[in-house]
Amino acid sequence: MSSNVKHIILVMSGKGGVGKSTVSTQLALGLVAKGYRCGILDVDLCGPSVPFLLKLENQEVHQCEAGWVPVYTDESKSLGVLSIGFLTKSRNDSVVWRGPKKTAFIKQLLSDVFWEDVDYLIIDTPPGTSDEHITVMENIKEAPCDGAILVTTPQQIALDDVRKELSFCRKTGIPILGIIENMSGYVCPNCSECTNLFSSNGGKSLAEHFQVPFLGTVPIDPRVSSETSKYVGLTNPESPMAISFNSIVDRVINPN
Ligand SMILES: Nc1ncnc2c1ncn2[C@@H]1O[C@H](COP(=O)(O)OP(=O)(O)OP(=O)(O)O)[C@@H](O)[C@H]1O
Ligand code: SF4
Repeated sequence: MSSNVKHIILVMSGKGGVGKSTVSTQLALGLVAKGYRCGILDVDLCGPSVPFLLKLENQEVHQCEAGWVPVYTDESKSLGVLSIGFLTKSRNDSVVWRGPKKTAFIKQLLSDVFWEDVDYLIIDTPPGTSDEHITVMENIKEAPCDGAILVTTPQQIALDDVRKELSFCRKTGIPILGIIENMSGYVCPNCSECTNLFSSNGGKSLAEHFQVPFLGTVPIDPRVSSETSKYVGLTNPESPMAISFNSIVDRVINPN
């Protein structure tokens, strides 16, 4: 890992589709909005969605003497992204690799990217707990890893899967920065009333039970899909989603 990275945060989820990549990108954009320089390393080899979410599809990764150069979202280089999505032909191309090839590639992603003075590097990991996670954990031991954020949704099955993530983090010695409950209630686009579609407070109860921080809830907001390339806190500052993310970003910057 490049010595220019000050903080590393892993974003994990027990199952796919709960919004892990959305949280990773919004977190990075939120940190950038507060003046930090960030990077996102998308190691979700089978479903790299960060280039799509940041509208960076079809960009190419270049190499310099120091390693792979991330794709930057703007000229000021405040947010750099490295994802296998830049190396496959299309978003729908699947990576069919055996374990050793995946492990070698992840090691390369962790060691060969030239990050330029990054305050926060967000690592978007695959869903579940897999060999890829073990490879990441083993290869950031010497790096300044703050810990993992676990993303879940309110449904019982997603909450059950988060228990496995918690136990995985504890076994591998990764500190848990906290739990985020995404898609927690639906915000009506007309009157902004938030309706809980599933059970509520599951993420918070889980955090209390395991004595880890609860970072907050994020509601379902239909506008997020079309606006994810921008920080919701800047596009709709009054929206419930923006309010949620602003306080989550603050808790990540000031964990105590
Ligand atoms: N709070 C939200 N409100 C509305 N849509 C959301 C929200 N969070 C995520 N989504 C949408 O849900 C879909 C899945 O989100 P995302 O890709 O972030 O999940 P993921 O957990 O990273 O999935 P995978 O691990 O399978 O890649 C996306 O279309 C995203 O725009
Ligand atoms: S939440 Fe309010 S605006 Fe939205 S559908 Fe219900 S009553 Fe109508």
